[in-house]
Amino acid sequence: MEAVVEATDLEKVYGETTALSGASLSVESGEVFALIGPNGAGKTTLVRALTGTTEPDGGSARILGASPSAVDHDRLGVLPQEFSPPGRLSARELLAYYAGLYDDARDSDDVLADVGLVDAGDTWYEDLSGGQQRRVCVGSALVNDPDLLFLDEPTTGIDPAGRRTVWRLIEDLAAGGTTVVLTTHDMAEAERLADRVGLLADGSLVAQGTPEALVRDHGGSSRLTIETAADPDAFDALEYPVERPDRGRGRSPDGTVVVRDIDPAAIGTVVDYLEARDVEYTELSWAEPDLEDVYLSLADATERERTDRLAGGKHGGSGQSGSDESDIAQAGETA
Ligand SMILES: Nc1ncnc2c1ncn2[C@@H]1O[C@H](COP(=O)(O)OP(=O)(O)OP(=O)(O)O)[C@@H](O)[C@H]1O
Repeated sequence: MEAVVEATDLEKVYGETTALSGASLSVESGEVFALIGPNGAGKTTLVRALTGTTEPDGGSARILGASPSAVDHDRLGVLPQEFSPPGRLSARELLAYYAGLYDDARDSDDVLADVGLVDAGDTWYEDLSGGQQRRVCVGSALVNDPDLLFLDEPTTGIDPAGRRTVWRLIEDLAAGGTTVVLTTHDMAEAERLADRVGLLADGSLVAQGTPEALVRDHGGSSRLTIETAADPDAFDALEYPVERPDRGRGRSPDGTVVVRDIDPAAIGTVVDYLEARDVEYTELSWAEPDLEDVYLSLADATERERTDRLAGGKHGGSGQSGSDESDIAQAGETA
């Protein structure tokens, strides 16, 4: 299949901050590709480098067969993370304004319907709620019916029903052949929409793949979460791996204990164990690993590696990153 987005070893440095440190990805025609990663990982910078709004310091990028700065803008839609249209235009007027920038544009009322804002078409932008404003912004990226659409955090601030409207819209666009690259902090959004997900950490893509492959390779095992105020020692004799807030990887909120590698059929043995020891709990819930586990595992690994590296640099020695580095190397191989 034809690559519509191709980035090779992109680098971008702002003063002392390295925003991109060799980011590479390839997105094929008709794919939905979700970029996930911690705050400051470089997602927006990567979108900006791919859409010609920032010039990379190294590497190369091509979209729709052209350099990002020379691409045919009639074929490209971009929703930036920060976007502040004029406040004293109605939603409909704003969409008409952006539509006027293109030779061939869609009808503003159709776009309003797409983003679920038919009833708010006459409301000034500044009088719309934050989520409604974001939906107008999403609409503004659609007015030219683009072949390639970049959406930087499209659903941030949008309520659950509105988010589903935007999700369905993205699914419809993808079904119609539009290639979509989006960034998100919402793992359910990435899992639902994306054909492939790329995890960006510290300026490079440390893992790419379908959500299923990422979960299989990096999601770890199933988990039984126990809400309890009990002493963590109470779980010492349990025959399954246990993560505790004070001893484990620090992932669980206070008051929860996570039992790993447990089949749902074996939950009864844990209940028996707790009852035999008079361990009180308020809730038990079992879940398969998901994209959030992938995110936490790989982002944690990268964060620890960075902390070790900084500590190593500070003390003039090498960081003890051992297994974290191998985690990241494995993740890269998923690409
Ligand atoms: N114009 C700029 N000037 C200086 N530093 C910048 C600039 N743009 C980004 N950075 C820095 O580059 C790094 C990556 O930022 P970027 O916005 O790409 O991250 P992000 O992954 O999109 O984060 P978030 O999830 O918080 O939106 C950050 O450390 C940020 O402070």
